[in-house]
Amino acid sequence: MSTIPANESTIEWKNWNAEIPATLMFVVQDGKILLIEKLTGIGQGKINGPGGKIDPGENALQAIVRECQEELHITPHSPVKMGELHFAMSDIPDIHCHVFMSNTFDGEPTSTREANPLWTALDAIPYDKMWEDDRHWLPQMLDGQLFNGRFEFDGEKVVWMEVCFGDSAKALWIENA
Ligand SMILES: COc1nc(N)nc2c1ncn2[C@H]1C[C@H](O)[C@@H](COP(=O)(O)OP(=O)(O)OP(=O)(O)O)O1
Repeated sequence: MSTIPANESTIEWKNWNAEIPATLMFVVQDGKILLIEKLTGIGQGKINGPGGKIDPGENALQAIVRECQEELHITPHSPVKMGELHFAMSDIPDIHCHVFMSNTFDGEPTSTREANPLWTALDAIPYDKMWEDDRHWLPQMLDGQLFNGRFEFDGEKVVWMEVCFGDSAKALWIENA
């Protein structure tokens, strides 16, 4: 488990519930990861994986497939859930995010109103242009580790975090979609 900083979180995590259920997808193929430049929504202007909010009546898997189709015109094959992220935010509603990986997909990654695709070498992921939490779980996820992360943000800065990896992380997931 990794935590920063040494101080306690101001969040009462036991009773914490996010307002926004969301998803992220990381497609990895031939030593590259398919990222996006996000053009709309939460995190506009940042580099991230494709993804977005879960619509009413959808589960996380259905949502991530739909978001990849909408944002990049691709359909990932057999997405595998790798982690859950819990974001307590200071200035926007709190977010609970399901993170998936896939190695194959149908379609050609295409720029849309919502995103520009960015095939990126695995050793050149631009963490400085991504949400600050990503550097604390994405490298381990790319090594095949399941994870569960809780992050408290002040604006765009992480002020507290706790990230677990492996089977003990999966036991903390709220949903096993
Ligand atoms: C706070 O830290 C975050 N880190 C990371 N890595 N990703 C995040 C963070 N906060 C939000 N996200 C991701 C989760 C989702 O994929 C998107 C947010 O969803 P978005 O606002 O893009 O939702 P859409 O349904 O696509 O957009 P509309 O509601 O505008 O249709 O960001």
